[in-house]
Amino acid sequence: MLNCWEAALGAAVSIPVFLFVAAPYIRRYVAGGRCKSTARLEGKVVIITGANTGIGKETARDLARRGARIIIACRDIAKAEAAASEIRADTGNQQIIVKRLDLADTKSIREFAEKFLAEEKELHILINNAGVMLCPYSKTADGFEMHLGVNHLGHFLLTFLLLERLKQCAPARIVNVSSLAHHGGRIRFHDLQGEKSYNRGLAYCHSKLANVLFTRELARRLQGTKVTANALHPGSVYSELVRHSFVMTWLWKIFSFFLKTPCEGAQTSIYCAVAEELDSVTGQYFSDCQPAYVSPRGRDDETAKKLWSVSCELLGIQWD
Ligand SMILES: NC(=O)C1=CN([C@@H]2O[C@H](COP(=O)(O)OP(=O)(O)OC[C@H]3O[C@@H](n4cnc5c(N)ncnc54)[C@H](OP(=O)(O)O)[C@@H]3O)[C@@H](O)[C@H]2O)C=CC1
Ligand SMILES: CC1=C(/C=C/C(C)=C/C=C/C(C)=C/C=O)C(C)(C)CCC1
Repeated sequence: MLNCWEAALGAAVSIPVFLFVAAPYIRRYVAGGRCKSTARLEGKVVIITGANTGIGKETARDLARRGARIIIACRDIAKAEAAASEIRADTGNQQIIVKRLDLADTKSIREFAEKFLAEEKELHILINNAGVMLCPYSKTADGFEMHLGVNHLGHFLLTFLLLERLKQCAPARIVNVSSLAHHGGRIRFHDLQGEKSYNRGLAYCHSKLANVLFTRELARRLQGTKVTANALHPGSVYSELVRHSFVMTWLWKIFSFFLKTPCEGAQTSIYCAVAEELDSVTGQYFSDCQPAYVSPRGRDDETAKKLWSVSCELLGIQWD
């Protein structure tokens, strides 16, 4: 019979040995799917929102390696310039351009689009990547609840302003970075700005459901234009997304081994942006570079249509 000390000693030796042996397998599992496409993007123009850090930056780095002209659309020019310099040095691609875009301010979105359309002739890929999560209750410059305003309405307006150029340059792609968190979301039309009740985790989920519904309705409206729109979940990624939560920041640090790196997290965005087999695939939702399950609420066409018209009303635009 083993006594307590022998059992404890056995565990103290065998657990680290097991972890050491299993570590590469755990990492390979956590890393998830890789984009295997070798597509080149010379002559293609790409906009990536929130590309100064995290998943967006790694998406920009990969597409830069493929030869694309990349517009890094960010709210903080200093951070964006630092990321652009790093990507230029790393890839040798000098066509990495920084432009200011604050998705929490429709004036900034309109200024960005106006400048972009005046300065650039083409646009082939729009990656709506920027996002916020777990923000304490706050509002954008236009009075929208922050998650809804940045994650959904900001990208909705940006896409509206750039769509004509995408159509002119077709085949073109719109890639919306959503999340598995959309499963927990619902579109609370009676309280879209969270003024009656607010939970910051749920507010994120609602905005990510809005991303899925927007993609679905956009794809339906773009049938026959050779502009596709797909949404995706990047995986659970070790990035700055958790910055607004002290607890999540520490959990993310402690369990970082079990989270994707930003480069691993960028794979599905890259896949949706370049994979040849997706040339005519639209309105779909991907995770780990393959089609993934969408929640029933994310497949509700009536809600998608209503969200579309309410978003137009809130933004004061007419998008038929
Ligand atoms: N990390 C994860 O586990 C998951 C991430 N996602 C999604 O992936 C996307 C990228 O997130 P991730 O890289 O992880 O997070 P990061 O926080 O690392 O990056 C988010 C980016 O969005 C930018 N951003 C935030 N607010 C605004 C704004 N008002 N205007 C312009 N840009 C803004 C940030 O800019 P700045 O640096 O200036 O703040 C930053 O560049 C998000 O849409 C997120 O919801 C989905 C599922 C899981
Ligand atoms: C359960 C659990 C974890 C996993 C959290 C996950 C998987 C979060 C996913 C967040 C998403 C999808 C955010 C963006 O949209 C940790 C922190 C690793 C360790 C502690 C226990």
